[in-house]
Amino acid sequence: MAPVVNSSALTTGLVKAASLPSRAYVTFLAGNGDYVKGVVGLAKGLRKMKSAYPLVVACLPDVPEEHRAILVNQGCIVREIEPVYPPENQTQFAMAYYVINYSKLRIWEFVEYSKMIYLDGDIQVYENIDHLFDLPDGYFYAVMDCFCEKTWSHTPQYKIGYCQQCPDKVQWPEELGPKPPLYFNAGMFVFEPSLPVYDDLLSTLKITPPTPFAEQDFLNMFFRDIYKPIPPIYNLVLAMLWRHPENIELEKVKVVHYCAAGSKPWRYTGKEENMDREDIKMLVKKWWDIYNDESLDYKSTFTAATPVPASNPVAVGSEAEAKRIKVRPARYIAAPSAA
Ligand SMILES: O=c1ccn([C@@H]2O[C@H](COP(=O)(O)OP(=O)(O)O)[C@@H](O)[C@H]2O)c(=O)[nH]1
Ligand SMILES: OC[C@H]1O[C@H](O[C@@H]2[C@@H](O)[C@H](O)[C@@H](O)[C@H](O)[C@@H]2O)[C@H](O)[C@@H](O)[C@H]1O
Ligand SMILES: [Mn+2]
Repeated sequence: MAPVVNSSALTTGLVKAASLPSRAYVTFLAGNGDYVKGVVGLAKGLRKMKSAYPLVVACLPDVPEEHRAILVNQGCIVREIEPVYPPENQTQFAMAYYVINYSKLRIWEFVEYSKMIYLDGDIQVYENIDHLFDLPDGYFYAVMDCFCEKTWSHTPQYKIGYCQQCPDKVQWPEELGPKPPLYFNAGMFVFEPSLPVYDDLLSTLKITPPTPFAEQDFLNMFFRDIYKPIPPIYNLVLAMLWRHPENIELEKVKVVHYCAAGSKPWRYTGKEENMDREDIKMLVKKWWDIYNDESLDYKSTFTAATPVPASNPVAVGSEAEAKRIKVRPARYIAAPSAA
């Protein structure tokens, strides 16, 4: 049966949708491995928290069709991006795979959205954070990182025991020059897509020698003058629980970043250092409870038998969506036709 479509409502809906400040969450997916579980968990977590905005997934070409279909079936908007590589280098990245993380920079090209919140695939939201979209434009918002894990052992901060999370504990010695500027964790940030900024990012990258924390270091350098710290409740870098417990009230945390070694819930064994902590076990279980909750699976309301509501005129991830937002050519996986 052909869908019953109320054309004037559809037009109104399109006009309304076109005039609203378009906002979305965005994450990044690379490879054919198990990070797709992280993105599925994130999509379900945003749905559980009744977020008003979709989740865009910027996928590298090596993400298999099966994984893309899983994400579309979870209501995500799948956008294929081309990889971004840093200039030729001999850099030892803190983690060898960090070299692919420069591809995150492609999300500045998503200019059909006026404001986006980037979330790593190993992040989960446990409260609604839509209000962050209302932060004043013109700044780059993110949570300050911690320098105390051994992933930082290459830095002078680590060597002298200095961390921005407790700047008075070990004073920054004058002989090392100016104190490092505030440094954010690039697993979560609020930003405004912009083609001029995107072009500037890519041209600046071409002349910037890579460093151990890859695109995170690069973004910190690039946005240094407009970076505004937001509270750690918006991106709990797990190491804070044992490095700076005095800065964390776990019951108030809204976003958890499973970035500590051994903490990825879908790979969790509990064997790595700190992974046998009760708070870690509780947070990993919280992640699985959402991932396994079938009531949080996306239920496409746009089946053939259902009229397309004016409030959301096009199905997520559909060809019509691609036409509506007239973006640079992108690979859209058509939303599955109603069975
Ligand atoms: O094989 C990989 C590695 C990384 N990522 C993406 O890149 C992000 C950054 O990597 P990761 O979170 O592992 O870095 P960490 O925050 O743990 O240092 C991940 O969250 C994923 O969104 C991915 O999709 N596949
Ligand atoms: O590619 C560089 C990566 O850098 C960051 O990783 C974390 C992680 O390595 C932790 O283990 C460290 O303790 C932490 O400080 C460090 O920031 C971001 O979370 C990730 O999205 C990505 O930008
Ligand atoms: Mn991460």
